Amino acid sequence: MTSFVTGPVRVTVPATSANLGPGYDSLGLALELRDTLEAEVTGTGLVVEVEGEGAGAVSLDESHLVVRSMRAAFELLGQQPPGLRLRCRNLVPHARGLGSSSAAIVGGVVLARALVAGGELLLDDEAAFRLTADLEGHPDNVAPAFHGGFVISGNEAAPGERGDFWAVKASVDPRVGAVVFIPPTGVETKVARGLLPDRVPHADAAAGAARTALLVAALAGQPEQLHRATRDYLHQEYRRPAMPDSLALVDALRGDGVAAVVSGAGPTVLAFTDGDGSAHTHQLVARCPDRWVARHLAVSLDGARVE
Ligand SMILES: Nc1ncnc2c1ncn2[C@@H]1O[C@H](COP(=O)(O)OP(=O)(O)O)[C@@H](O)[C@H]1O
Ligand SMILES: N[C@@H](CCOP(=O)(O)O)C(=O)O
Repeated sequence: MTSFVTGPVRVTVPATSANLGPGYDSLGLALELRDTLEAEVTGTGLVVEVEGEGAGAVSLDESHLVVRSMRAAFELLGQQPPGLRLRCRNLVPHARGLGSSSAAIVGGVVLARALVAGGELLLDDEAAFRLTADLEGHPDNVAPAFHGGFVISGNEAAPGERGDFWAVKASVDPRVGAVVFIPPTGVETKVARGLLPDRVPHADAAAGAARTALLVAALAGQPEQLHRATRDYLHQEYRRPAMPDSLALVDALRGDGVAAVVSGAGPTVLAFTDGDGSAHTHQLVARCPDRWVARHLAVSLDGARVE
């Protein structure tokens, strides 16, 4: 019989940038910008409060993404609570390619587990991570949101078949950071995924494999290789029609030698910094288009944290 802990539990969960150029659906990096979720088991009903990003836009009922993720985790943990109060203070912008939906899913699953006495024994990290990836549908954002840092992820099954998702944390050079350029309007990830073809030329896949492998080495300790390593052949160009200004910024920055990519499914643009000093970061931030927001973010070595 499941028993719930008394009093509120708080979880923070980081933003993430997936793909990082060539690592479509397989590479992701946690960034130090966090949503804070607080929940408490109550006697009856559901109360959801949202502040910050998504306030006034997301639903406040059972269809809320954090609530749905908590429900899925409670199901695996063996029992739904009689009532629930949830408070979200969101800093991760929605539909911008910074992993807000993964933050909501990972935060919800980790929160539900922390609300159950002995939850980590009933749902271990492996099972909890798999649940988050199943809910999101692809593993590359939930993996760093869950584990922190730089994570390589994939699925045991052949493409198009259902299998277990896996994730392996890889090292990231402490000099590596990022400037993100966030546009004023978003593009839903499912729309950006709908622009991709079913098949790509074999030569593009081979070129992408070389860059992806190089990116793992570049992030681990050869940041001078980041520009070469972040060249993508699998998704960015296909998405240009939905985010022409983002691709124009990527082109301009890359033309000037900056390792710039579309963050996740876009439309945010991420430019890697490699410890060249704050002058370099200031110069990058100065490239921010009108009405966009530029932020310098450190890599978050921690994933979701129960606080
Ligand atoms: N913290 C949240 N709480 C509730 N719903 C959320 C939250 N974050 C994201 N969502 C839902 O997910 C959508 C954005 O997801 P998605 O299109 O995958 O973009 P992103 O790149 O930000 O993950 C939002 O429009 C909203 O419906
Ligand atoms: N690999 C996915 C990543 C989506 O990331 P998000 O932050 O935009 O949700 C894709 O490229 O579709």
